[in-house]
Amino acid sequence: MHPAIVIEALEKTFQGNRRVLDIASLTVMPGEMVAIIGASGSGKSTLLRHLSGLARADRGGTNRIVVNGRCVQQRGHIARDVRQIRAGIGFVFQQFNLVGRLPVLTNVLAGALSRLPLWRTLPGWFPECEQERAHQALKRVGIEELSQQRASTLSGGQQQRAAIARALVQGAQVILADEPIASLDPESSRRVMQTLADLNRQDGITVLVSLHQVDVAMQFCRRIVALRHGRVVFDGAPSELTTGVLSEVYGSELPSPELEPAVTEAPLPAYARA
Ligand SMILES: Nc1ncnc2c1ncn2[C@@H]1O[C@H](COP(=O)(O)OP(=O)(O)OP(=O)(O)O)[C@@H](O)[C@H]1O
Repeated sequence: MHPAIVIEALEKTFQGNRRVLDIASLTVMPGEMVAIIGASGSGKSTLLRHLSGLARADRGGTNRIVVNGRCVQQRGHIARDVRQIRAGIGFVFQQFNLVGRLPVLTNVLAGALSRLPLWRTLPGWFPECEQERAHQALKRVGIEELSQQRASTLSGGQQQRAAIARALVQGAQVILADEPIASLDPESSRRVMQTLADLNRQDGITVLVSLHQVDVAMQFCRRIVALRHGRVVFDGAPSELTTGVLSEVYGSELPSPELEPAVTEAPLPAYARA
């Protein structure tokens, strides 16, 4: 079994010689659900963009990223067949999730594009089996009744679940979710995280999710990777996340009050000890 994600000597420097990623090595095995945590600006989104080949690492050096056994980029060059590689990667990114003016169903069907010839992808021309698959995916994430609604009319949480349904239709083996619950209320957040967790446990889909909320990361992910200034400063189980570790991760940027349950040396909640 090859790893789902391999990162080797990844460095990213933006203008002004500011290095925002410096990861010696990171491997994620198939079926893992991993949270990426870290203060604002620690490099979480930049890392996910590199994994999907949307951003290019520094030239020279190793800078190698392999997803689903295929090289996305190395030495600062994105793979020529990156579009094919992306077919195996589902994205739940806040910024460019859905086409707002199109119905939810069409957005979800877009997950099938990579395996269909162009003429079959014109509006309404999706084969029946793909339509059925899209309906099943919407049912799975609990928003089937919204299939004909314009995506722009959905709530934030519903949009995230539609993006997850699209990843399902796509047949993604890896889902990258960039702060999928950033602007959601607690109940919508829980549903989105539970949906990701269900796909992870039931379908074996590897999930890498960046989160601001440490307590949510501890509740849903068995492995947590923490970044500080683009470096991995913690990689372990929720039960190992102590006050000391968290103060190293967040430095002077004190976690918000809702993180308090995790910021303690006292016995951790049951879910964190699992
Ligand atoms: N295109 C860019 N040009 C220059 N600097 C950038 C660019 N994109 C990101 N950065 C910088 O890289 C650093 C990491 O940003 P990134 O968005 O990855 O952090 P983050 O951990 O996802 O933060 P947040 O939690 O606030 O979303 C930041 O200092 C940011 O200003």
